[in-house]
Amino acid sequence: MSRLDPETHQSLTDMRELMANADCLISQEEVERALDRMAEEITRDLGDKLPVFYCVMNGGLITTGHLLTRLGFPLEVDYLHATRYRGKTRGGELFWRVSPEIPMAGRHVVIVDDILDEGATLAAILDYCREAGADSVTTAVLVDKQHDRKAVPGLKADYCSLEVADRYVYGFGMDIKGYWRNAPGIFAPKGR
Ligand SMILES: O=P(O)(O)OC[C@H]1O[C@H](OP(=O)(O)OP(=O)(O)O)[C@H](O)[C@@H]1O
Ligand code: HPA
Repeated sequence: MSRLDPETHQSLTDMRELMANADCLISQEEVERALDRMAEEITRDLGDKLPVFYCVMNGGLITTGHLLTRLGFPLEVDYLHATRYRGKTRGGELFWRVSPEIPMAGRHVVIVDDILDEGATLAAILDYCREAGADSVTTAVLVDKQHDRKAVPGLKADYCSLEVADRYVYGFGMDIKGYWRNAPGIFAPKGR
């Protein structure tokens, strides 16, 4: 048996229990269908525009990967890392860890992320893209959390067909205390 310090071991037990008792809000099959729809819409709108897709790390990683393999047209891929939760369940100030490398000027830009919660992250990224001179900016987000605390009232992603209730969710790229981004669906801790 490997030697784990008690803190790590406790955390392993907690994380396993959390998953064993989670509520599944959206199944993997539903996520897959939503990604199929998103891919069809994006293909219709951007299939002949040589767009650049920017994955918002870390949460956008899984959605970006699953989405891109559904797109049968030429495109470029880059990433940026802007974070405001940093392992916590409440968002704070936005911290830009990594800026994108492929220039946005004159390009059709697609921002891909996992969740639109309060929207401060997406709003700041949209400002960045416009200032960078993108020809068009569209947003593809896996899931929109339902509440009235959006940073910009009425803020919506251009492509998004899943909604979740106002609970802290995880899976399919979204973390809980840094873990379970790998969960194959969208979950919430039981009763919370
Ligand atoms: O709509 P908002 O309230 O701004 O929250 C949404 C953002 O929060 C999460 O990122 P996080 O800051 O947790 O960074 P991470 O992706 O590296 O975990 C998520 O991936 C979104 O980018
Ligand atoms: O509910 C959430 N879960 C995971 N990451 C998040 N980032 C914003 N909201 C959430």
